[in-house]
Amino acid sequence: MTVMPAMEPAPARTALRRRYLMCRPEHFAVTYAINPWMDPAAGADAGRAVAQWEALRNAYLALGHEVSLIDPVPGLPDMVFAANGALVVGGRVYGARFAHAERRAEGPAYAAWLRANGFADVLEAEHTNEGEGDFLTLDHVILAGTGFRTEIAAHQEAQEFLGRPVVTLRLVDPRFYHLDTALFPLGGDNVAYYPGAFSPGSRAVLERLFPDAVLADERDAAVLGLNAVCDGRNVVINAEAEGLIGTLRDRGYEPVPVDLSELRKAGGGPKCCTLELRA
Ligand SMILES: CN(C)C(=N)NCCC[C@H](N)C(=O)O
Repeated sequence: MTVMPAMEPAPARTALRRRYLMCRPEHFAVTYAINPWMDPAAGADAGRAVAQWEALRNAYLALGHEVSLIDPVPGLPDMVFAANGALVVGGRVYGARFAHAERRAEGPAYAAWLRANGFADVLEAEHTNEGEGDFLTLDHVILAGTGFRTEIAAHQEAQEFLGRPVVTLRLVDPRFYHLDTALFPLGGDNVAYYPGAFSPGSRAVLERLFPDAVLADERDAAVLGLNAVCDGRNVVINAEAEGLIGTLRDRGYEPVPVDLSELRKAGGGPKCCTLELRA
């Protein structure tokens, strides 16, 4: 008779209350193409985008998180992607400087909101960076993407301003043009990621830093399943990422599936719509 080894039970996970900033997609549209997901000829439905976004906001509220809102600006259809607007760590704001002219006015709009809402220490970045789209904060380190949007010089600028170690990761697949399309933090000390989005050297760095990471496959990455938001226990994630949702459940997390298919037409998912305000 073969004796099967006992399965380790998944550890209990603890949720921490978060503060998020979001922007209702009232002016959402796909009128230009700055990433491979965007097709202006196919367009997008702003009404449907608003309904899906409302459901995302309600999911955060139901989980007990605080959600602040910034007014959308006409003519800035991508402003719904609040994560790109800044990086806020320890109450300090590293301001975004967008790579594409179409989005450039969003940086000052987010910086103005943050200043008006108690975040006095705002650095206007010298180097191109797209906020939390390319900077993901864990307890002891900030992971920073480069290759498509954010410059390595911005990684150094953010490290100096925030006083946290910043680890550069190189993205190599244009579908995953921001770090938060390919990786998300699972609480403060672990991550989930899609290895195929990274250069060989960056994959080796991730393996060394996170030997216990959750790995996603291309199917889950291709529905922006890695563009997820975890509060330590709950993971707000695109519903189509079925394989990853199952793995997260096996690892003791509580997936909260959402439908953001309309916003994906611009290349965004739950995380893109969510800027975390860390006091
Ligand atoms: C990771 N985050 C925040 C995002 N991926 N944001 C979506 C940005 C979409 C926009 N059309 C753009 O291409 O900039």
